[in-house]
Amino acid sequence: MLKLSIRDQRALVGEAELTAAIRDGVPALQLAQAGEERYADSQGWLNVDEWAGEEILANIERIASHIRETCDAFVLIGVGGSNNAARAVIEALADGSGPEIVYAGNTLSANAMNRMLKKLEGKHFAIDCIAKNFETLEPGASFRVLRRELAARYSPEEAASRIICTGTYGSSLEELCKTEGYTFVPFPTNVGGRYTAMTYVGLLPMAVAGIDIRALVRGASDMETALHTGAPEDNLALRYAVLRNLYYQRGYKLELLASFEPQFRWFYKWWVQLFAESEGKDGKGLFPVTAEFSEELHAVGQYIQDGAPLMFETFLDVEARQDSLVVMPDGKADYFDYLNGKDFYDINKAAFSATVTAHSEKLPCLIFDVPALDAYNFGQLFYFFQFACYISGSLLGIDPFNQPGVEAYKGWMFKALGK
Ligand SMILES: O=P(O)(O)OC[C@H]1O[C@H](O)[C@H](O)[C@@H](O)[C@@H]1O
Repeated sequence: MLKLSIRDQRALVGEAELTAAIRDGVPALQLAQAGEERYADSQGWLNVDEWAGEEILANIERIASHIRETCDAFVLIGVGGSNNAARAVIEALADGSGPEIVYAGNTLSANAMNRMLKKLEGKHFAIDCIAKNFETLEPGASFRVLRRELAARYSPEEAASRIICTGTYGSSLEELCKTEGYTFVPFPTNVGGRYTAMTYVGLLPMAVAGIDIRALVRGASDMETALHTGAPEDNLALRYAVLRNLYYQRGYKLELLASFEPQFRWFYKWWVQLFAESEGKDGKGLFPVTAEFSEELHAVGQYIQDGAPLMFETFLDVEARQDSLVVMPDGKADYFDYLNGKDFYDINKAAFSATVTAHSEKLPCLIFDVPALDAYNFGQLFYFFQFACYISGSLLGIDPFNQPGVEAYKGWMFKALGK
């Protein structure tokens, strides 16, 4: 199970203050546990079973295994919440046994689009257009390009059989599926994009890539149970939500999520969207940023240690020794003999401990102990951060489920494009 510890040599928030703030946060926890009427159209993720029950998982596995048998490549068309969770897990864990996963619908760059199409040359492929409202420009434009690509290569029936759409019931996307004979699976109307990891949106592409989605869902369910039971003072999501709000009140305006495992690279994107869209509103909110250590210690490390005190840091520290590579001597005088016989696992851990010691002299450091980097723990992390984000947003006094600010640029863009 995920654990949380604090390293802060200046003890910015004392034990008594934290205990009192957690006590004050109990009503927010209880509201989140019960679910709130005012957010009824956004809480389909609270009970993992609602969109990841047996029937749905079996259907996902059936569709995925057909794609795995008939395709060399699979194109995930989606942006933001319609892409980030699946990509986070696929890029971290996929073993390459399934079709190559290609991403589209997340860019308007002609260069990136052409590179994407190039990856499909000479390959049999299928596409999944994932779009909640099917008005977003990037997935809509990519879907059209890829439909034409399929039509150029296959008979109309074969092309249609290679198209899946993940859309809401009653949407124009569902209508298109009915008319054209594409496979349709539901994008939950009661789950916002960034909360859809454990629904068709996240799970279908993961299953195509060979991820153990049952383990992922089990991890999420176990986390759901843990966060919905037990004493509030032991509730990890409440503790984390309270801490980040206390730091915010003390003037820290950024939360830096960091890890020494580059496998988290795409998970960062998911996490950034979750917190940025959920909390950045009404002139408030911590700005979520990320850093991939140890590499970025040699870049932003300087700023973290000595720059303006803008941020506190949250680490994801993976406990399990899942890989091993020992540094052996080669008889050359390179002055790295102090590494002889040492495993990269231990070298990486030494760098992590040293970093926390140095950074915690200047800023508060929160450390999540992640037992292992596998599907089960990704499930735990998804549910944990979603639930914590809900509580954190409530403590901040904003609606954690809408994103009205995103519309501002869209109005101007659609005007420019003559929509
Ligand atoms: O699935 P879609 O409706 O295309 O939405 C994809 C994404 O784009 C929007 O602009 C929203 O800001 C995101 O919350 C959403 O996840």
